[in-house]
Amino acid sequence: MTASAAQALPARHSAASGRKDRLTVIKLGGNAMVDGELEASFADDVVRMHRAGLQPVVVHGGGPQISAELERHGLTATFRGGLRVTTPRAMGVVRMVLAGRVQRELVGLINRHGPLAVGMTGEDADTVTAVRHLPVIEGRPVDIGRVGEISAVDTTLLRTLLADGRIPVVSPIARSADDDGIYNVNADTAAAALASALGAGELLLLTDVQGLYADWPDSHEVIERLTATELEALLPELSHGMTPKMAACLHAVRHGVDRARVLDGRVRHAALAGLRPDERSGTTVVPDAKPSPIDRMAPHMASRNSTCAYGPQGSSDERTDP
Ligand SMILES: Nc1ncnc2c1ncn2[C@@H]1O[C@H](COP(=O)(O)OP(=O)(O)O)[C@@H](O)[C@H]1O
Ligand SMILES: CC(=O)N[C@@H](CCC(=O)OP(=O)(O)O)C(=O)O
Repeated sequence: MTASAAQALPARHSAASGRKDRLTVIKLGGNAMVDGELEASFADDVVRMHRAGLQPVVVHGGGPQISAELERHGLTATFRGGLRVTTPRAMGVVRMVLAGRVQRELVGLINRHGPLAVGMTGEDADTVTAVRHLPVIEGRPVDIGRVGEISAVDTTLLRTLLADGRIPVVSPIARSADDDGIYNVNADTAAAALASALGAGELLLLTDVQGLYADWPDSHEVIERLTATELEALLPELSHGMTPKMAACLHAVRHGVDRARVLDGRVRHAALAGLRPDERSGTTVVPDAKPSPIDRMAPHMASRNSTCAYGPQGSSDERTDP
């Protein structure tokens, strides 16, 4: 990390600015955790944000790592609408990999810089509660096992940790409101839910592509910027991991987050660079423009936001790994 990258943090992210501007939720996807050096540079970025007066909250994924571990257990990884079909047995593997391995690695990397990171899952202090998620695929609700739809977020523990100068590192597992069990939650979905519940200014999603490609997989032309309404129109056409990821961006900007960005986590220090308002890499999602005074005088002419029910969006794609 260069000193100039740290200095490049925008002025509105100074410690003196309002709390919303300081709170940043950063999600590191499992696909972006391809080598130790990249993970270390991510940890370095998070610590630099913290030292610059921001309040970073890290949410991590681990999809490929879970799939590899399932395979070692002789289990096949299957996805519907970008979400893992999670049997009760697979749920044990999911929790072990996310909370026992991936989260521990990130906490260790951040804490090389000092006693900052505290690992937790959504189960802790009932931070994330979910009910069974039944995605609608080809017009019908489908049972994909222990996959949760977030029904409540309690930010008390997160705020306590932030007030104590810590960096929470959250695994996307929720307490179940239906029974005594737990639910697997897509990490992008969890990050967006935490960002909106905390009233974060920014949501950064680090993945293994340069952003949302307009014509994937045929072209790598990145869509630079989308309003909430533009993204909503695109969502039904998306597939695989991009469905929950872009649905998460939409939820965030429709629920108070100023900006949600999908960035290439394979690039070193992508998180820090992603905070710069003039940074043009990746895909940036912004809320719809507020109606102008003229629109307010003629409401029938104003463009309207449709309501956004939260939760990972089901789509008709199906994928089996490897
Ligand atoms: N329109 C698209 N633009 C970019 N990537 C896409 C698109 N549609 C599907 N993908 C796939 O989504 C993947 C990212 O989602 P995912 O695998 O869940 O990543 P992560 O682990 O970072 O959450 C990409 O690697 C790519 O294969
Ligand atoms: C329900 C569901 O699909 N959960 C995800 C949780 C991890 C995740 O989201 O990891 P990435 O961000 O690396 O994809 C899974 O089991 O893979």
